[in-house]
Amino acid sequence: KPQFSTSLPGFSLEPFLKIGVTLAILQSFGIESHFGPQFVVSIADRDMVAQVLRAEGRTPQRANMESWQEYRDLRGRATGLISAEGEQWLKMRSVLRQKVLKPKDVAVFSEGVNEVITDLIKRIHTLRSQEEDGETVTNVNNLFFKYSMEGVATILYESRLGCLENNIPEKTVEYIEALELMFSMFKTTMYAGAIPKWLRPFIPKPWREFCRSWDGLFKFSQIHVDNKIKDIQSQLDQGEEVKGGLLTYLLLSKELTVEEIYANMTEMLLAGVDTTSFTLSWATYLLAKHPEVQQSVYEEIVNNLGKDQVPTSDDVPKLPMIRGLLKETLRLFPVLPGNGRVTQEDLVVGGYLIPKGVTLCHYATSYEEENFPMANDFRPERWLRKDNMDRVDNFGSIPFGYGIRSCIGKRIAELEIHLALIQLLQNFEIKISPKTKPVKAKTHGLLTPGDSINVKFADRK
Ligand code: HEM
Repeated sequence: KPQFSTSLPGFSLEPFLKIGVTLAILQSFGIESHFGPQFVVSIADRDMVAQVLRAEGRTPQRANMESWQEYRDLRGRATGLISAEGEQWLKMRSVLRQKVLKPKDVAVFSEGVNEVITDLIKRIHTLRSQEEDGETVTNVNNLFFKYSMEGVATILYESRLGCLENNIPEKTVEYIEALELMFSMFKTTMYAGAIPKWLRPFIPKPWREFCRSWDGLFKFSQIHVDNKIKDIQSQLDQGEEVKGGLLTYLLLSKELTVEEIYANMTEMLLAGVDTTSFTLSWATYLLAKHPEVQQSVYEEIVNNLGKDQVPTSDDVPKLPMIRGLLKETLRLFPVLPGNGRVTQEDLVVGGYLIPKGVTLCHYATSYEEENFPMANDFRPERWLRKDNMDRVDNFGSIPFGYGIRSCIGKRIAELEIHLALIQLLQNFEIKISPKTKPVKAKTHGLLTPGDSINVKFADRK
């Protein structure tokens, strides 16, 4: 019965480990475990991760999605990109990838995202004025949750929710509360699928909550999609030319059914809020803790963009430190610390026969000294080497996954995070405050800040 322990902050594999791990697999960083009834081999060695991902066919299959599928069958709902498999997934991926997968596709969202950032900055002014020192903002996690939700909704629904307003409209308050509840319930209920069906009559709560949170998520998206359908119809009725973004395109092109659009909007909203907000929270925390790094990122902004110029996506390539900052934040705190695959065939990896279920533990991989010297240190400049910056095939850190089934929202997330960080640094010096506590990461499916992050946003002189 081998023991396994890791010094990664807040990360422990022990609960997942089971007796029967073979020594050979353990020696090569692969670990056998069970997720409920499922048998899984975990791989963290960079070259083996690369081998698994490079062997993927045309429709890679994500592991542990049975409970998502079961909910959709129960309610007669369609699957979205995260939960779909096979040809159904390929069809939707081909439609959506044309609209959001390249930096130039998302460049059109810069203006909308910048409007949300203006509100974010106003909100920071309001929040810090409520503190004694006039500078500290407590629980930036909550602030960035609202920013991320507003940002992604602007892109997905082409409408504003008002999450960052001082007096949030009552209806939006209900939505935010419902969504916060749903996201928090979702985390605790994501293991619903790990509980065998025969146990549900005895432990009914996780499955019931799981369905309830999905009901809420679908309802929320449906309201916004239906509003857009009404808008488009009234424009058509008045003989106007209909122009719009992603949702308008999807509704007009009819490449996806309306049910598929509901499902994809629901799953993209789910995938696009916590991921972006945790990453921004960590980036802010790391900048406050490392003023020397912050100074060099700030100087790069001032020298290449100026103190006041509002950035667009075209400016980001001029600011390699901002890109390095995001990459380094995600290396240290990848929101999805692991990633499951059901491989199409049994694979021989590193000389061992690996059966179909595989978990790729990129959180562990990204702390390997061999891949990243002084791996525990926060060093955005390590990404400045030209060969490092754009190498998605550098399997040492793949926070967005790799290949045809990787994150479809990567460019959206980058846009929202890069533009927000640039403007935050143009406006504020982010500093530790007496209220800043040491914050470790914790995992419950996602890797999240284990405590509230409190930092000062001091005016730039
Ligand atoms: C920092 C932010 C984000 C991170 C770190 C992240 C990470 C990931 C990862 C690791 C995957 C799994 C990839 C794989 O299986 O190989 C994924 C999938 C996905 N992400 Fe993201 N994500 C982020 C933001 C977003 C945003 C903003 C959206 C939507 C607007 C989004 C939508 C999706 C979708 C739909 C999938 C499923 C893709 C498919 O199966 O074809 N993500 N993401």
